[in-house]
Amino acid sequence: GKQPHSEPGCANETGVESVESQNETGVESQNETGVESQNETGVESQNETGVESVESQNETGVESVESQNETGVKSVESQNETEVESQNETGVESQNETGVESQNETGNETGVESKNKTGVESQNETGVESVESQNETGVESVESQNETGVESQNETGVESQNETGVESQNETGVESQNETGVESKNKTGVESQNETGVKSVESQNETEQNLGRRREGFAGPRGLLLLLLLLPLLALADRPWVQTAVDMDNNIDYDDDSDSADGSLRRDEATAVSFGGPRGLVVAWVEPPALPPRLPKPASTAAAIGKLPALGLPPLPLAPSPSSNVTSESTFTSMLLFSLTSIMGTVVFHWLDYLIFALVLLISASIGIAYHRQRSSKDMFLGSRQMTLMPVTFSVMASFISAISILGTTAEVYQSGVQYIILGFSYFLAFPITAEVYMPVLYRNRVLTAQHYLELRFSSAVRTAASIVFCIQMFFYQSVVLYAPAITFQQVTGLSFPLTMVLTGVVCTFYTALGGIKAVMWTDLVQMIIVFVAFCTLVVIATMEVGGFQRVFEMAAAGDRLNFFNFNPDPTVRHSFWTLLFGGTGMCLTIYSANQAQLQRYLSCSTESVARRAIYLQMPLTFLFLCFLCLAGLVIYAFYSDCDPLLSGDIVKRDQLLPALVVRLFSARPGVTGLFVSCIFSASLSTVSSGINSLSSVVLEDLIKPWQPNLTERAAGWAARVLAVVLGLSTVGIGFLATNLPATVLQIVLSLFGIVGGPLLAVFSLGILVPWCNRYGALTGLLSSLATTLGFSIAALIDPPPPDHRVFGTEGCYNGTDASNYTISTENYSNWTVTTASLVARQRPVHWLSYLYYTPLALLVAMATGLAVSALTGFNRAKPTRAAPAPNRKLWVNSSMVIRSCLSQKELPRRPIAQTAPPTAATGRIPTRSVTTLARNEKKNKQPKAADPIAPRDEPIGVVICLKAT
Ligand SMILES: O=C(O)CCCC[C@@H]1SC[C@@H]2NC(=O)N[C@@H]21
Repeated sequence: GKQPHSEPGCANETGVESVESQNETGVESQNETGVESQNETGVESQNETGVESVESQNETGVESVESQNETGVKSVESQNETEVESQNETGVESQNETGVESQNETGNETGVESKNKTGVESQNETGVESVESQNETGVESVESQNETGVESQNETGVESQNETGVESQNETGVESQNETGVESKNKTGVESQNETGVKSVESQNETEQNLGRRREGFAGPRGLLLLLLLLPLLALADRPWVQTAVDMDNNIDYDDDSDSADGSLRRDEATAVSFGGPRGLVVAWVEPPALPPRLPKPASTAAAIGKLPALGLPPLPLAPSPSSNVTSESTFTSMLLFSLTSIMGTVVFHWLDYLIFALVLLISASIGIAYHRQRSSKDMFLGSRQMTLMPVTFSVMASFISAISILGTTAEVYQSGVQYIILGFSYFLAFPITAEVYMPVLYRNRVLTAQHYLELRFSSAVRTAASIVFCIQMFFYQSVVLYAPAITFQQVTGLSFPLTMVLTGVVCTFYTALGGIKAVMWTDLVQMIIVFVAFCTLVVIATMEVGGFQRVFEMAAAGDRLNFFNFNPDPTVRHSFWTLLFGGTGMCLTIYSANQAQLQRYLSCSTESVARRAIYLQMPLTFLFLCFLCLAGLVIYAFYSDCDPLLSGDIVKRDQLLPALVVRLFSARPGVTGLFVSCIFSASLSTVSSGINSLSSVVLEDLIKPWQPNLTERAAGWAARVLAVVLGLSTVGIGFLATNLPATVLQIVLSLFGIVGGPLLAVFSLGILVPWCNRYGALTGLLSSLATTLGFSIAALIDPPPPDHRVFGTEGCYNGTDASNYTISTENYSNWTVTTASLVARQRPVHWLSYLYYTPLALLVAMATGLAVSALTGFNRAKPTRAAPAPNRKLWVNSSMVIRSCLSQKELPRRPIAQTAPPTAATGRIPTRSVTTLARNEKKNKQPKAADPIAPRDEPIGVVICLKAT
């Protein structure tokens, strides 16, 4: 290993860190006299001056924390200058940005306790305690306290050490606290606290701070914003993935004799490479503890979590050394594996896995080749409007189910329980609204892109503004979509992170550029079937491996993961029944009603009815898939309920939970991991290809063509291809920046849909639902809602809400080589949700608004500002025309339920739409011809030729939603 180590004798940047703790008498754990900790390697954590202790309070003092229970109450605490304080001369310190917490004197007795996002916590009656963790050698020592207060080092006696003599703090961080309170937390999140409740986090060395801050402080919308804000800088700055490669190379230095006598990987290195995730992938990589394979859980562990029998799982297979692979295979395979090994670092894939994976790649590429004859931009973007039900159905489904949903949803359920399934209920609101309200308006106006409608309805300025906003949204979305499978691949196959990103990007750029949307939709169909079948099969097998459905649900119940309904109406609760249902509906509408990638699919249908049926058909399938995702999350929990893999260092991001489980369960079974990787890869390919195609369509149709109206169809077809290549490869480039996003990919992306997609939905809604809104109102609505959602997310970035996940298990994590060395008691960790309401010292501020409510917020703001500005500028005086379609007046006239949209055929004249080119293409202006004039003119128009696939049938001008009461 060439990872940074702490040097002997110093505690500080190099990573050693020493926690300390003090008690009433002021002791603390490191001081001049000396605590010190060292392990075999002689490292020791403090120096004479006593260590070090970081601390992080701000001027006002402390910090505040909090915690919350199921009801959403959260207990905060906080101290001010007078109270604070956890540091004294010798000492330590406390909280950090991640929000931890600390209590002051007044809080002690009341028993506060602390939970943080990462979760673990422990406490004993007397209080001292210190967890501690691993050192360089990978040993880890937990420690624990008993009533009399064991513990970990200092004069007063605290101290903790393990067999190897390591002491309580090291890079991975520990923490400790006593009655008076210090406490500390590290990257892995362990923290401890005692009855009196004090706790304070303390911080680790630089790298830990980075990681912790990113993981906790920049979660969700904050992570996204961070990316947005840092983008220009990151583009210029040192790129972390370069460092990653270097780090990995260093660790996979097969020829380095220092690694092992035979040149093979050392055991801890192999573990880190295979399961530790992309080293250096996050800027703040901290050497993961090299845990030995887990042994069967001890009976006591099973008993602690509900008297369930121990599993007796096979030990974690280590990544084989290259040499062992080579000798065990045939010559050809050996050569192949050897070359793959040199690229990939470590091979845990069987040849069967490669075969399955190669087949998936081949299928996608050949569909692209089969459809290479697309000529015009309409072929490329709308499939000549000839698409049929099956490809459209699966493509609508596939376009926004990527590795993000698969990895993110499973991680979400593992962390916070199964309540996320309520999001599925929102499908039954959002999809009918899409099918009956939004889709028909766009379809009937035969627009080329979704934003084209905005020009027809409002103005070219609104179209351009919305197009730019859409491009920003999709660029960032695509980058995360590319990033998600890369972390999986790195974990499962050892395939290097940059290589995976490039491979995914290049493959889908290839077939998208070649075959346009037809290729994209047909590959979507194939890929979605692969995803569905592979994932569901995998979940069922994994469930059996873990002990069956009953066991999974029992474990989930014991771990408080069967929390279906949380009716807390507080809008700042991240996930509740209401945020998931109504916020989820808004979020789904941004995807399915106002996103070019989806609208393009509706527009490519041969008839409106095909589009509608496709939306309804994919609804139960998408819901079913969500159920499987949630079940997979519970299976992960059942497997890891006794030892959270992030806390143990097996993974570095929660998104790696599912891949880690697959490796644990199936790496010895040829074919299964191949199936899983193909599933993740297919899900990502289908989404990225849809994204690339929709981005090129918007750039070409909405941003280039208005300036180049004379572009021939053939030239436009080539431009579409070139754009697909350029945009596809740029997405790969931006994808590398996503490596800096530490929150779960799902929350980042759903936040993005709210922050950026919400305002887009709002402007479409103004056009379709608000007849009085004019172009000024629309532009104002778009920009003001965007400013609002951005403002909320920036505020949440600066002052993040507290974490709300459930307790993670640690009692099964052990250090050492035998199962008897379990030292953390489950009891200490099971009390996470107990909080005292009286300790809630802080009202939840409005900017902690659930990220799922960003879309409803955008709608509200856009409606209010859009209408106000429209009123000030004379409302919308334009009559409905082809170029300026009528909004749905009846929606407001008739307050009955919207059942379905229909054309108000009596009111509007009919004429062949295809023959009336949007005047805006030539003039850039909105025509204001009256309906009467158009009706007169239309009689002179010829009917379109039957052979022209693009030419529509006679259709009425404009669209009016017809409200029918049930
Ligand atoms: O997977 C992604 O790329 C992004 C997340 C998109 C979430 C939507 S919500 C409806 C549908 N169901 C899912 O499970 N994911 C998508």
